[in-house]
Amino acid sequence: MTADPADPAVSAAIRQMRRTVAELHAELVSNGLVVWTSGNVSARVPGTDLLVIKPSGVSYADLTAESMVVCDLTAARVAGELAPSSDTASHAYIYRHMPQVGGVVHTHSRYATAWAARGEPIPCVLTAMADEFGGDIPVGPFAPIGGEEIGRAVVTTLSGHRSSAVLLRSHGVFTVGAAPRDAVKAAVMCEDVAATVHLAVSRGELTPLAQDQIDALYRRYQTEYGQRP
Ligand SMILES: O=C(CO)[C@@H](O)[C@H](O)COP(=O)(O)O
Repeated sequence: MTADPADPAVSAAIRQMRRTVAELHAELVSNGLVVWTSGNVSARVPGTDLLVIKPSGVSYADLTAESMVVCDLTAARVAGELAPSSDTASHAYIYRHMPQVGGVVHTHSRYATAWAARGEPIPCVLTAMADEFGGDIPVGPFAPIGGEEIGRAVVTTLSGHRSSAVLLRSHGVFTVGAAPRDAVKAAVMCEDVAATVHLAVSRGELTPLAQDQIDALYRRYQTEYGQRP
């Protein structure tokens, strides 16, 4: 649906998402996933063809709800004073092609990006990986920054995959989630398992979990774990 930001319901939804996205950027910092101004979080404004994303190149300490930028799904800015993230067109591409996705995160978190630098998927050798990612964390191709090529690489790599994270070759991590907080969680978990598997592989060969073990772990975590109504 084409949303009118002047519509009171749309404007309330945008206000809420600006707050959420600003708060989630602080989570990238507190979880040690970003340095300086690298990385970004976006959220789809539910029920609209709009997204909220951080402004480009602004210090995390200076990010506020008001400084967040609202764009449509062609990446055109519709509200906000500052230029949007350089990855906006790629986030928009992901929202256009993955209707189930409500949030997207990009980081250069250290261990996961080391796997991306090697162009190696992270093998599923941990229950935490089976739980969250349902298998290996895949690697996508290198793509130039600034247009929608990164988004296309993310969508292509994740299609037919359970993983909510992709390592972009020689670049970093993109994660997706039903809600923006889910995408942030996936980015945190991705870095955690990337570090652990890095330590493990440095001591010798790894044995991946069997597919039936992965399937059972994934099903339990996705359908039973935690508090359920
Ligand atoms: O690596 C990239 C570009 O893909 C980004 O993470 C930048 O490092 C941050 O860009 P802005 O979101 O500030 O434009």
